[in-house]
Amino acid sequence: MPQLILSANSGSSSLKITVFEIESDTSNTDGVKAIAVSSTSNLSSSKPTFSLKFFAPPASDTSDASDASKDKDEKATPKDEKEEVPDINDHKSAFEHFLDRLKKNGLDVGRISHVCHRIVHGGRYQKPTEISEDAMHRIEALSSLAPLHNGPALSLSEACFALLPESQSITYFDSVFHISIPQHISSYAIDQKTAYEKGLKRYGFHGSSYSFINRKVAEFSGKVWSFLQRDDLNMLTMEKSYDTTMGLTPLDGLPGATRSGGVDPSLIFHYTSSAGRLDQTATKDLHVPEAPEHILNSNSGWKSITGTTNFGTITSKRHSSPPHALAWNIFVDRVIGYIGNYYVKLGGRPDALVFADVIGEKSADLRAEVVKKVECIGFEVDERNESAGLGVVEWIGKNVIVCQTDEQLEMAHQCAVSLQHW
Ligand SMILES: Nc1ncnc2c1ncn2[C@@H]1O[C@H](COP(=O)(O)OP(=O)(O)O)[C@@H](O)[C@H]1O
Ligand SMILES: CC(=O)OP(=O)(O)O
Ligand SMILES: [Mg+2]
Repeated sequence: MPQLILSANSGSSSLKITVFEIESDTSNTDGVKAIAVSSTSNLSSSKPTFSLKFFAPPASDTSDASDASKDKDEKATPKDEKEEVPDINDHKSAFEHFLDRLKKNGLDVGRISHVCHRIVHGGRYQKPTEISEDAMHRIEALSSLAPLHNGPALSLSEACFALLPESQSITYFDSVFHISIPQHISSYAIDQKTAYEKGLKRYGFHGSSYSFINRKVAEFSGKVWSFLQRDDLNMLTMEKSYDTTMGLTPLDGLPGATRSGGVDPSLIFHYTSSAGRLDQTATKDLHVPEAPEHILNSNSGWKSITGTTNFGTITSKRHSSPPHALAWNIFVDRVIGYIGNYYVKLGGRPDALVFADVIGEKSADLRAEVVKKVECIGFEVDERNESAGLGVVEWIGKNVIVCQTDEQLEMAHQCAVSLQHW
């Protein structure tokens, strides 16, 4: 029976996991085939929703004792699920729930040979690595640079050691994709000795997503693509990352559900009335730098302006509610600002503007508004293409593409390609 690869994507508000079978059919360029996909969304709210969908019955010889009394037919036909699960309160409990549901549906988790973990911040790591105790400590030390991501992802690795002891855990760092960014773009204009010693530079994230988009758009068109967008923006030249909107941490760049996006760095000292007069004692009392970092990461963004973290709600209420209109307009303004910036850096010759990830894929309204505002530099959406059924990569107008990105698939693909290495 083929081995299974589990790919876990710990996002800031979600946990997405796909189960892949290693593919023997060499015409499949991914090298793996999805057999089940699960998503736990709204993890930052009190009502996480869990879903599980099987693409193929999990051929299995499970001997899970707790399932022994179950009706054979019930095990043989896995049921798709979608439900609110109040017991899930973090990424780790979402993972445990997922494994439990896999077993209940008759999948033999002993077949899982590799688990791919998306780790957002890899610091100085230059390639994927097997999770050892040493690696866990190094990744843990980077947690303050990706407070919504690294810690939750590590809790999954720990759960794997306990619950899937026969499997090998491998980390895929978001930041690795961006090591090609030229030094003058990844550097901040600060003392360079301190910058080097403390690793203070722009890292960039969502690397597996960009890697997938890059691969699929090239497969689709046979061309090298050079202009990308998702819930952060990235610019590619010659298939490599050249610039990106996130920085030392994922806070920089576009605003998000609870994140402010880029602000004047001095804003943190002026956010509270007393913070503008900081001296040593006031700094201690305010727990600087933790307090502002928490405010900007967890209590800002759309949630702070509108009360919702859902961009779909902002979209639908933007014509009737001033706060929603403000959140929408800020977002559109920052997006087109980055597009203009990258357009110039590409010498006015981008191959395409690619919309991807949840907002880029699902929000036709956002695509229409953004593209209308950048029509002056040669982009256009064709309404007829917008209403057509979307494949993984589709043209939706002049120089505009939508790509259904899949970070889990990209990690599993890279794992399958280098299996002999692991
Ligand atoms: N129909 C939709 N239209 C626009 N945005 C959406 C829609 N559905 C979900 N979203 C946005 O996608 C975000 C979730 O993105 P996702 O990649 O699943 O999670 P994470 O925040 O963990 O990266 C939510 O914050 C929500 O604002
Ligand atoms: C880096 C980052 O913000 O990731 P996500 O959008 O998945 O939370
Ligand atoms: Mg995400």
